[in-house]
Amino acid sequence: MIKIAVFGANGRMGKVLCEASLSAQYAQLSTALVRESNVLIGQPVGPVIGCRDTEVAFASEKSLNSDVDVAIDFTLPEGMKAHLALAIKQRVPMVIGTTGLSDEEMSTLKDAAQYIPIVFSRNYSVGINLLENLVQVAAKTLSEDIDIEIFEAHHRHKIDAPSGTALMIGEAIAKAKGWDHAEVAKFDRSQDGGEKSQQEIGYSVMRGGDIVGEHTAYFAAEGERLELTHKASSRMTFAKGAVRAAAWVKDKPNGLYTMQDVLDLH
Ligand SMILES: NC(=O)C1=CN([C@@H]2O[C@H](COP(=O)(O)OP(=O)(O)OC[C@H]3O[C@@H](n4cnc5c(N)ncnc54)[C@H](OP(=O)(O)O)[C@@H]3O)[C@@H](O)[C@H]2O)C=CC1
Ligand SMILES: O=C(O)C1=N[C@H](C(=O)O)C[C@H](O)C1
Repeated sequence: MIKIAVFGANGRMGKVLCEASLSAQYAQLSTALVRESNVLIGQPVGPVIGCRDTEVAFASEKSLNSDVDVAIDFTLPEGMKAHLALAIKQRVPMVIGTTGLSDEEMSTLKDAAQYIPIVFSRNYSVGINLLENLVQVAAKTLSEDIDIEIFEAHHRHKIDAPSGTALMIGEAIAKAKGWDHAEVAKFDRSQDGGEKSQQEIGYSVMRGGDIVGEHTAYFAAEGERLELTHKASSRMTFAKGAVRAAAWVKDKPNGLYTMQDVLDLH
């Protein structure tokens, strides 16, 4: 039985991660962590997450200790950095799904992996991780006369854009093409004149309502167009993937791993 701590347990993903930890046969929710100032501290988790009976109550994130096997973080970049420091202090492995990380925050995460094993993925669904491989096949196969664009749609509360997943797909395509993603990523065309370059990955973003997460990679040529789409309709998809990653990373050596490693998709 793997003992899981969930950081940001009152968030949209945090609640579903608690539920997924409680319902997995091989896992248990050991502690549901929130910020030190949160009024939920001491309250039972069950009514808040709408889940079956559990003894677990919300606790301060500062109370993380080495009794837990793995800590899961789907919060915001600032929170993730603080949670990494707490996990390193207690030598607790981590599964991280927080997106919108800056280069500096990404290097903090990489440094942390010298001290604890960490799985980091911008999407924990099986479908997206398969899509990451499929777009690379498409990018290599459809090499002539192709325009590549990525579209993503999410709920109105999402803060970062484009989504971490859209960037993950774009980076995979750039790698398959032998391009530097930073050079070919096109986030804004409003100031451009002239035709688009074919050595370019264009991003477009929609925000609205309760969309859980949709991503399409377009490979458009003269006369045909390939569209590879993934639609997530439940946050439980991501949460189940994260709990699976937690079980996988528990006894791994220190280092940075991805969901591709967990799923053995390389
Ligand atoms: N990799 C994946 O598969 C997926 C990743 N995500 C990512 O997960 C993250 C969370 O998304 P979502 O649950 O919708 O967001 P929410 O806004 O619902 O939740 C954010 C949580 O993070 C906590 N938090 C924010 N800042 C801090 C901080 N500085 N210190 C401690 N805790 C903090 C919040 O606590 P408080 O309420 O106190 O502010 C809250 O519990 C996003 O980055 C999103 O992109 C989402 C889905 C799937
Ligand atoms: O914020 C979200 O909701 C999601 N974020 C992740 C991302 O930025 O790609 C994953 C998923 O699409 C949902």
